[in-house]
Amino acid sequence: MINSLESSEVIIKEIISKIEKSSWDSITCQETVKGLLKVMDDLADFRDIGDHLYDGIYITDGEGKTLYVNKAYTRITGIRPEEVVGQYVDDLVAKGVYLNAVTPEVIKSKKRVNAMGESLRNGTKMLITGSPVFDAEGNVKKVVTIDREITDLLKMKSDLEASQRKIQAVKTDKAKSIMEAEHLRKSQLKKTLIGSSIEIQKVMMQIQQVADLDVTVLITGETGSGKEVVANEIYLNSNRKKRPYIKVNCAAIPLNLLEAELFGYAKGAFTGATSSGKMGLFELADKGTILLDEIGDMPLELQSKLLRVIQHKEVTRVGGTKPIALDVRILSSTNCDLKNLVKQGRFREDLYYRLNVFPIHIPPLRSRIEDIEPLAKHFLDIYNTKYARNTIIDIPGFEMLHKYLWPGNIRELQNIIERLVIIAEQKGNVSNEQLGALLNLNPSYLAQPSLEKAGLKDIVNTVEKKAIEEALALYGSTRKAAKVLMVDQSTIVKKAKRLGIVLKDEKTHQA
Ligand SMILES: Nc1ncnc2c1ncn2[C@@H]1O[C@H](COP(=O)(O)OP(=O)(O)OP(=O)(O)O)[C@@H](O)[C@H]1O
Repeated sequence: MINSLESSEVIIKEIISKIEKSSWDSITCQETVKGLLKVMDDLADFRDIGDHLYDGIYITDGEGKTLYVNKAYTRITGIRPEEVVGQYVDDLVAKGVYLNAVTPEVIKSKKRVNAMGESLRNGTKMLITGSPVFDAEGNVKKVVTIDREITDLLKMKSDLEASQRKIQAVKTDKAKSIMEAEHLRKSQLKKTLIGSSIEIQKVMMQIQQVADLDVTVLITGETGSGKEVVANEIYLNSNRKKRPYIKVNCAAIPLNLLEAELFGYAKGAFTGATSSGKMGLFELADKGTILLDEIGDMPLELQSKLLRVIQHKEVTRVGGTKPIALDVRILSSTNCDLKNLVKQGRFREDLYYRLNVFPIHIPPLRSRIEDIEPLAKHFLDIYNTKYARNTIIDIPGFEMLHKYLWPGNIRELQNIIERLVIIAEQKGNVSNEQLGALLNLNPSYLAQPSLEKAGLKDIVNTVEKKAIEEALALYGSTRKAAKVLMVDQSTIVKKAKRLGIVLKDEKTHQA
């Protein structure tokens, strides 16, 4: 028995042939045969429809005996009709054709049952839905099970998951690139603020810490040490960077004008005042940042007014009565010892604390000599480009720069490098004589060994070493250096060896 539908057809054909051979009158006979042929037709149609369905159909009777499977079922499971039709599902499970089956469960529960399955033959994954068909008494007379292949669906799902993972990866990449951009932004900071010493790295870290916070910052350091550069970096890295940035040098504006410059004046405030009045620098800096450079030079009366601006976040113009609300971030800088000024009664203590919420101190260049070489190279790049030169400083040259005390700090280094580039030959090294001559303009600023830190032997060694290095740097050879220092050339060579002076190019020195 291939399929119970086909067997029904066989039975009907047999009945027809029996009817035709029977003694029934021809009209009854014809009618019955016509009816049976119609049933056969319907059965054929049913089989056709079943075979054209994309999902697998598995029909059993109420006992679980397999009546019909369509072509799609064979396609999906690899099980042919002749293997299962006429057999009970329980037996097929026992034989190992199926691992488990929904039909017995449907018969038992009289309810629709859903399950996921996998063909043991070809591994196809299926969504299986078995539904009961009831007779008039409510007994299960058939179970129709639909097997829907979901391998494609699962593949689609895994493809979807893969693309979701890709999208996630892109999102993560985007987050990563944002982080990288941030990192780049921070490293840009290092590019403007040249230096590799621990001291300057600490300053860079402090800038990063405070830039985005709206607190007041007091930047201290000797003249030319980079206070304005640090203030600029704070502004550029803050969330006010697209807002105004006003710099005021409190020492450069005549005292009688400073108040009106800073706070503005109302119309008719004084003779000569414009009729409409004038905005002060604080008002111009509204929503942005103001840098009060040389804050130590601000007169006491103005200090009180500045304190009010900070405390009440408003300014009253000179000669005015109406306060104007302000939102300004205040950075200030000084090379004075403000604390000392406070002690002397020249700077208001309350203002000092208001300005000094976050202090940044820039150490002088002489105490961070690791920064001299990168800074000098940075300025060489700038001025070589500006003057179309190719000036290089060699190792003895840098050694000279290291020994200098740099009272004018980085500004002085910058000026010296610019002058070097200007006076150097069109190409090549700057001569050490030229460099020495420039630095010797301030001989008292050449570093001396400190008596407290060194013993006599060390002091003698340091002085000897310095003298030999300088003579070598200035005169270029051990012979000339020996002559200048009034000793034998062999003494210079021996001492150089003992003192760790590298005679970089013996040939050059002995020429
Ligand atoms: N770390 C640095 N990297 C690169 N250039 C720097 C650095 N520090 C300072 N400079 C340069 O040195 C010069 C002096 O710096 P700046 O004007 O910021 O010093 P300052 O402390 O504000 O001086 P002053 O107290 O005289 O106002 C400027 O040309 C500045 O660009």
